[in-house]
Amino acid sequence: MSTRVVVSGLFSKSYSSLDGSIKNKVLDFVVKLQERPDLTGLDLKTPEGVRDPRIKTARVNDFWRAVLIELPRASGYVLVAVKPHDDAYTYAAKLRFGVNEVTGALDVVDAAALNKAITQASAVSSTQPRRTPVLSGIRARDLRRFGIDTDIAERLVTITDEDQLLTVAEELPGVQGNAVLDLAAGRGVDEVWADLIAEVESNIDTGDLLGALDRPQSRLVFTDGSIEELRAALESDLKAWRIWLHPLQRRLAYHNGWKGPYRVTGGAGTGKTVTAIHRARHLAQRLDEEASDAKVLFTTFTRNLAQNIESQLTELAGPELMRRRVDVVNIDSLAQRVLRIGDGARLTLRKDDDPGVLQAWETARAAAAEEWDISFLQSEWNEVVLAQGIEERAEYLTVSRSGRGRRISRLQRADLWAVFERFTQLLNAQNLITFTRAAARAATIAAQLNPHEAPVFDSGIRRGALPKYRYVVVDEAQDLHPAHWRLIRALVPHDSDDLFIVGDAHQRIYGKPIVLSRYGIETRGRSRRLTVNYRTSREILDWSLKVAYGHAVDDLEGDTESLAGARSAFRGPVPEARGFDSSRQEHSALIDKLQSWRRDGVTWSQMAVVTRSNRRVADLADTLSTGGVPAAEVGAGTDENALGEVVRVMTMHRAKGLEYRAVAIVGVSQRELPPRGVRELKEPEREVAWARERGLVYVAGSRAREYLYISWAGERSELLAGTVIDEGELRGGRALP
Ligand SMILES: Nc1ncnc2c1ncn2[C@@H]1O[C@H](COP(=O)(O)OP(=O)(O)OP(=O)(O)O)[C@@H](O)[C@H]1O
Repeated sequence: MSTRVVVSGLFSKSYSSLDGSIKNKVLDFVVKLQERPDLTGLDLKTPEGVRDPRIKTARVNDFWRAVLIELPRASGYVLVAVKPHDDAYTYAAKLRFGVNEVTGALDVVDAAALNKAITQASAVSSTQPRRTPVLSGIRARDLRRFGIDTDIAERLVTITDEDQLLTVAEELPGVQGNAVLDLAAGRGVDEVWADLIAEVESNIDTGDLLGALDRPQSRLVFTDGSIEELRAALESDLKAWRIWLHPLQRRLAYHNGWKGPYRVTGGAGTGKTVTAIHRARHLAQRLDEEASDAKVLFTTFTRNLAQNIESQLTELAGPELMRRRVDVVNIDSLAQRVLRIGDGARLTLRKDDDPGVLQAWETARAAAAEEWDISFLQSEWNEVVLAQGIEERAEYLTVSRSGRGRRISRLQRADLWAVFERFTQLLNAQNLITFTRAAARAATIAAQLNPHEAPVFDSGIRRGALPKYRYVVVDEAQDLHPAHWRLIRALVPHDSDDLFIVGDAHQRIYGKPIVLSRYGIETRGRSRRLTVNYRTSREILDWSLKVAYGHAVDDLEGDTESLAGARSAFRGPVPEARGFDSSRQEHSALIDKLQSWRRDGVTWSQMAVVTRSNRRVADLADTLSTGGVPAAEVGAGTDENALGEVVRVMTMHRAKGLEYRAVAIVGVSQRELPPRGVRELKEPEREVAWARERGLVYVAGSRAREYLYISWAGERSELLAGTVIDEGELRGGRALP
């Protein structure tokens, strides 16, 4: 039988700094260890001076040695580090491990690094006698609940410098470090405990290493006899999201048996998509185990994002499971598929602001008794007729229009219905359909052709031709229209774990606030919020939060939600904002900025230039290329993986869900953001449209991992208020006065 090889969370620290050829050697080493640990070539030995004889080092090659912990009866090893020969011995001598008596986790600690961090933090704090500790209000005994040693806990609560506290948190084992970060972000002890630990067994056996390994708090990954998972993990440079989920992410992704739909919210970069991807794999595996004939549907808003998710999910789940069990498709393409099956028609989808669509409204309203505004007609059509799936005049005459602001009489309704009918006929005659109408029609078809009932022929359409979905996972839920929700609801039967929905209303850039329960999706009592931002530095997070600051949004269930408690685990440069007199100056400074990022080691493909207007994108890409910066436009169907080493130029809408090391947002001027059409809107449309514009800036800024640059020509946009002190300077990282 092969030996179990387990990788400790500490391992990524030494592994990520190795170069490629050594990484290959590490993989060979792990294979040998797993297959034949008795092989003398491995030179497994217990170095002198270690705290526990189970701490070993082994030979990777002449120069590199691995540091390991031996599991009971030599049944396996925990891989902790790979270091140059002498360093490996020094490191092994300082290593500590054990089963935490409070959390039950197998904690592995680099005691030298931890001591150094805590000594330095205490020293810095002693020079700041007047400063309040970062964890003010938290007692040492609160920290004990997370398994933190008493002496460390007592020192942690006195640290006054946030950076120092975060450095210590990085050296603490998984759950302990996460708890300190969450508490430092101002979250309550009970709330953090519920996220990270939730329940502990009453009698933890601290001698049972193997039992501890199985607890998610241990932050370990193991191969369990198969080298494949570990190989994949090592080959993808230990992409953390694949392996070390936050305990709350893990619990959500791998839970079995919710009585209905589950909803996960959280600010930008908190790992909602990652959690959804793990969830989809888990559900797909479950279908396989049950030998079911159904599939998992993973849907999201944009096509680019669906492509992106598909490749990540394939990376995690493997191509076979994907092929058998998962469909990843953006919601409008899904609607189109259903429409084809149902109506057999091949209609071309058009946006609401398409000239052909606007012309159809113009013609349709000309014959009306009253003079209706096109923006009113569109919103009435989208938010009442299509949202509620109204197909008949009689239904429209009596339907509730709550939340629409303006009252209209029965006579006016009749007049409006005639306009809607003419509008639809005009589009039909040209084989056109709006996106929302396509979704509404698809929802009706899906409800009629229930894919979960036995196949029958019904007016020429084969019931059962629709794909059969047992589970649906939805990303970017905040942007879906009620018609999309009705479509989703119709495609998946009411059952346990039927829907897993993730979204962030602050990032709403298409839809309007909705209440899911109105569409048969009841998530009350079944929802959680993620707060740890894994993508962006604290400086960029602060900036993004200020854009969204004070703008409470809905939580998809009619309650409000804020971004309070959001925190990031790492620091970076402060975002930069600069105003110019002309676009020419703005562009030339942009080229300088991109080149300076390049000199800092950011590759072209790790940079994105984002702007509000679609028309600007192609010009910008040209300007950059002419200025010596290779750049390409990212459009609706662009496969980013095929673009190669070029800067990505795209609209803010397109940037949704993506991420880059460095992001430049350009054209953030009063003239361009919000665009004139939005500035000229009247209430109630105006408020919703402005919220979307704010959402766009929040989305754009929160795409950046390390570097963020914002620029404009002329007056800067009002949407930057609160993020900029004066032109040229940003107040990253500090609270507003
Ligand atoms: N547990 C984790 N450990 C390390 N990295 C993680 C973890 N979870 C997520 N990440 C990383 O954080 C980044 C953001 O994750 P993800 O895209 O899932 O966030 P999101 O909440 O969907 O963001 P947004 O709403 O802004 O699109 C990604 O690079 C992801 O790989």
